[in-house]
Amino acid sequence: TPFPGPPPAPVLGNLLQLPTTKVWERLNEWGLTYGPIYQIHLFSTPLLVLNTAEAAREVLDAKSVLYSNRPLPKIIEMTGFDKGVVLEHDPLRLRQARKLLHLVLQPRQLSYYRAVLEHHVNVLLHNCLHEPDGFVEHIRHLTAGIAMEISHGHRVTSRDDPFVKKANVFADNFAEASLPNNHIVDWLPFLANFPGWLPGMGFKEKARRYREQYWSLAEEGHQMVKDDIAKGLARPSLTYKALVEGKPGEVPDDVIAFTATQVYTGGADTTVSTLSSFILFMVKHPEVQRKAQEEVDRVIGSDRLSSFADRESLPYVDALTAEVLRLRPPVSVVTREAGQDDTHNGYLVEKGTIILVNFWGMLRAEEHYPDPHSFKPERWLGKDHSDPTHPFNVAFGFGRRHVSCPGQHLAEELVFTTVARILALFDIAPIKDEHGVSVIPSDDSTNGGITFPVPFRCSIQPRSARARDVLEGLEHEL
Ligand code: HEM
Repeated sequence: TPFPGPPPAPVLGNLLQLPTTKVWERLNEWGLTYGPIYQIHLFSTPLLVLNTAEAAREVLDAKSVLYSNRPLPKIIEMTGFDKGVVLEHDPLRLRQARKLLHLVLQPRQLSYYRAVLEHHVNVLLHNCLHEPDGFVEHIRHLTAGIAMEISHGHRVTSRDDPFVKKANVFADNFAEASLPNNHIVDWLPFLANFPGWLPGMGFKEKARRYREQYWSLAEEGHQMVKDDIAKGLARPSLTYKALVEGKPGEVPDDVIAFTATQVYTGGADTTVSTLSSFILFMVKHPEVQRKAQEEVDRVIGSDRLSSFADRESLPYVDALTAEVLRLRPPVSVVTREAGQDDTHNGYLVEKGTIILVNFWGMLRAEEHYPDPHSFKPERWLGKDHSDPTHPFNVAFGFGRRHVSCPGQHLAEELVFTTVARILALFDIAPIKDEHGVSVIPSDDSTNGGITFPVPFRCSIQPRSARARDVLEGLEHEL
């Protein structure tokens, strides 16, 4: 017998019971009724929902060979976004792509980029001083700058950088094509012929445009590095290392070009999401902000800015970042596919079953996170990073070696450094309306493959005259 789950309707299955936005919330509610692993149907295709971290480890870690396949949604195939790494389903190309990522993202390699990272963080701080309302744009500029350095050795200085502009178009296209509520429909192959869901020619035209933009971006980036190499100007990057240090022809050029391009998809928006959520939580939880600022002041003082090496001596700041990631995991759900029939806990999982890994739900499991919807950094004080319930061990994915996030070390370093430096120098607060009353932003987040807080305004001001001097002194970073 298959896993139990909410009873499906004839023909449509559970389709009409799924909301069109934020499916993860409904998946989580069902988990409370049907348990940590349950099955739903869309039309005749079974989907297995993994709603706790334990369930994900039992299935995706312990049986990684059976469950590491990625489904190939029709629209993803049409746009060519499956070429690269994030949705690459060809095992050989995926292996090659992940090897390339490790050339730059392993902790040992990352230390090379530390100065680059701190430079871009300081640019963000300086930009927030002069144009606080544009904080989301500054965060985007930060993550784009770091991703471009790592993928192509491209130093982003101008906010109008044409390469970043094109990459943003691609990232938006990618997010749109992989929206989870389209996902479920798209990833059932026969639905590609279902006119009600995929409006005919308009849709095909869009896929063609996405494809063209993606391919030209990948080619342009690749050529840029080749030109830099020829001129002796290339800086160490994924593309440079693959071209110069790898054996010639070992990895096809298009694998290099698409993988480098997808560093941007994997790395830029996820971190934008986390840092924007951090700002939001600071607006809403002034007492947490004061506590974290007090820790930074006491431990680091005002003679220098903190860096990643300070993480252990700033446990409250570290706990704060963990709690942001728990309540606002940038990626709410990912999918896998069962490669063969399997029997799990006595239930049958048929080959071809789509696996929905519900990070959002698993990070709100009441048995691990009492009062799960509240923002409480203290829950992480004294908890080791190796704790299996720690958000750093959940929000970056499961499935040993094959499929979890290769950018985790970079993300942890970037998020910590940025958060600690912002706390040292700025006060973040609600804006006031015309009557002097604080305007508290909404808790809501957007729908999508990567979710963000819905746009909000807040006040970001230097904490003191001395903080202002430090920020002014960062001018030379620009
Ligand atoms: C807070 C920040 C981040 C979070 C929460 C996050 C989370 C994730 C998750 C959940 C996945 C999917 C894993 C799976 O399919 O099971 C993923 C994949 C990926 N991430 Fe991250 N990520 C973050 C930052 C980054 C950064 C900074 C980079 C690189 C610069 C990066 C690069 C990638 C890539 C390339 C993949 C695709 C890997 C593959 O599918 O084989 N990520 N990430």
